[in-house]
Amino acid sequence: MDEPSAARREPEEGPAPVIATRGLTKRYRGGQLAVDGLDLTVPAGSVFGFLGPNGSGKTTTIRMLMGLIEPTSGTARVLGRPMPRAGRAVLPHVGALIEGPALYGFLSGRDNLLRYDAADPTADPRTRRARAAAALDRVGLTAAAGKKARAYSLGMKQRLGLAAALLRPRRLLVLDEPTNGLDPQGMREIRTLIRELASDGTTVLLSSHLLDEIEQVCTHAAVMTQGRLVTQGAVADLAAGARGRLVVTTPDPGEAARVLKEQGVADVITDGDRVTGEPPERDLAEVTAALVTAGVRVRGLMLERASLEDAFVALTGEGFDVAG
Ligand SMILES: Nc1ncnc2c1ncn2[C@@H]1O[C@H](COP(=O)(O)OP(=O)(O)OP(=O)(O)O)[C@@H](O)[C@H]1O
Repeated sequence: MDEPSAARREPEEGPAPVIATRGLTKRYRGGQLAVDGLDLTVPAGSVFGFLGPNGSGKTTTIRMLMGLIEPTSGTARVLGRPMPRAGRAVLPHVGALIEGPALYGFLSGRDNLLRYDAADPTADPRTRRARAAAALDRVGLTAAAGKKARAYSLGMKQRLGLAAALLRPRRLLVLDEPTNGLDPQGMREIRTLIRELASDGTTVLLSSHLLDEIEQVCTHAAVMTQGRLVTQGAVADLAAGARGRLVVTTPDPGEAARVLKEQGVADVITDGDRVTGEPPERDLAEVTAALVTAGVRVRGLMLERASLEDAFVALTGEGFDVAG
């Protein structure tokens, strides 16, 4: 394994990362270790999926990155500057949508945006309406701009939250579970929007517990479990790095599992008449022969293609809650 060194930058790494944390750790007052020694690197221009089951520490990490809470130890740099210390300089370049947008239901979408804009001391009031109109247009809410926010669907509310994050040009967008609670159509709309934003060169950090979401929109990903980073890198490499599963279908699963283990198959899991495991180094013909010699009745033996999900489950040792 290549140990990344702080002192040495590989030539292929390109421009400085937009987010870089070293040993970032958060222990809450109650003693809960929510984030444990995180070394996260988000390359410039990436759509970076921050993936992990509920409670794995994603929101806590994002809150530290945004300077909303202090780390217990370690460092976080955003746009090359230390957080939370450089918050005043950094945050104007960062649009964030964390835990759903805070909206006034009795105000129209447009008026909500005007309020957001007015809360930004650096925003010129003379161009406020134009900024709000442009942001509404960006997220496809122009037609609904005069409608009260409480009449918006959840997807429209999320889009309005994104519009608020887009009131000024941003170098980084941080979106915490932006599709949470949305129906498939709403999810598609948000994903399309994220792709559009990224195509302009904005770096996007997108937290999600949905694997297919990451696979669909992200160029890079990091996987968290129980406060620790399991892996990070280009999505294509993560999926390619995972090996498929060997799947044996048999009416004799117990005996098959035993033989597979003997044959050097790791992580053998029995589920009904399906016995799966990591494909061994040796020729599958030998594995098949061993099964047959042991009297295992084999209905099928195949290699299933690895999905990103396989990679992540293999890495985290746990399944993903995909209930949305
Ligand atoms: N304010 C807090 N005080 C104490 N513990 C907390 C606090 N916020 C979060 N935690 C705990 O820290 C751990 C990580 O939570 P966090 O919200 O960062 O995870 P997450 O990956 O974002 O999950 P989710 O998607 O459910 O928000 C959890 O065990 C959670 O219960």
